Amino acid sequence: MAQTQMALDSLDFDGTVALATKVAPHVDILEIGTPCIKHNGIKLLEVLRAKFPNNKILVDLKTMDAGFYEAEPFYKAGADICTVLGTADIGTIKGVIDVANKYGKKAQVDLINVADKKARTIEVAKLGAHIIGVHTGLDQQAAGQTPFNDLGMVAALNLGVDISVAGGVKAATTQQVKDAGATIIVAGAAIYGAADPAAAAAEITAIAHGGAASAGGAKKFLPWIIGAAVLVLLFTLLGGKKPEATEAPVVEAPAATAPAAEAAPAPAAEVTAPAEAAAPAPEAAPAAEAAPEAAK
Ligand SMILES: O=C(CO)[C@H](O)[C@H](O)COP(=O)(O)O
Repeated sequence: MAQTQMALDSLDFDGTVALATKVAPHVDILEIGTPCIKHNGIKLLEVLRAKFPNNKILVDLKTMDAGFYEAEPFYKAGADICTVLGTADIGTIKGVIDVANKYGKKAQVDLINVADKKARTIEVAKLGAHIIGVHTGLDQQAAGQTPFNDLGMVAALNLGVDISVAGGVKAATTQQVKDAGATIIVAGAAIYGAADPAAAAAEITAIAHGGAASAGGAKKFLPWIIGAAVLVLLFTLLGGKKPEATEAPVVEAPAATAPAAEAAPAPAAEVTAPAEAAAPAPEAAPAAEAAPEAAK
């Protein structure tokens, strides 16, 4: 199973809270995006932490210096994950990992603009990074780039760390990135740009949770299946007579859909292509201005 993360990229405080209220039941992680946290500050984290106890919260600090010092207040205020740039000094990255460990939380190293992504990934995984962020930024998306090749390379390293993928991911590409090894699937524009953000989030989460939801559900019925098999074996050995098929406990197949999928209607959300979604132009993107409207 992969987790889903919704990137809240608006500048508008109330609009962000309202959008999070719609989307939170349908995703695992709420991300306070970089422009959003810079504009609104730690107060927004405190509000979201109090309102959404069932979601993890990632603060996309993209720290470049003073890792421990910069990230600590956010972990203290309830962040589960903070990000640090992979291009930062190794000491900065270590600082964020150390402070995450101090609070029992996680540090994500963002590979955006890292020249040698393979070498850096191996280096920071050894250092104890909890999550590697394979990330094609909004400006790179506008230039036509995607995170898919880098995701394949990082996943092939098999380092045993979580892999987050961000950069224009939408419902149509969720299965692809999940199959390629992403354990955290991030979507921003595909959700906040949709006519129905909750439905768009639910659709992505249903795909991301898909496989594991059915596998986990099936496990619940394992004792019944084993019991039925033992009964059949006993009757066969002792009586030489098989029980009628109806005597065995009836095992119903578990529902295959993830909770989030059940909670929302199947959407027909149109999502924009990465390059189209990328530009944070006021009317298209970060919900800055779109969110309050959408969030009513
Ligand atoms: O971190 C970001 C930009 O730096 C975005 O939040 C991230 O790319 C997800 O948004 P989208 O799905 O619209 O690309």
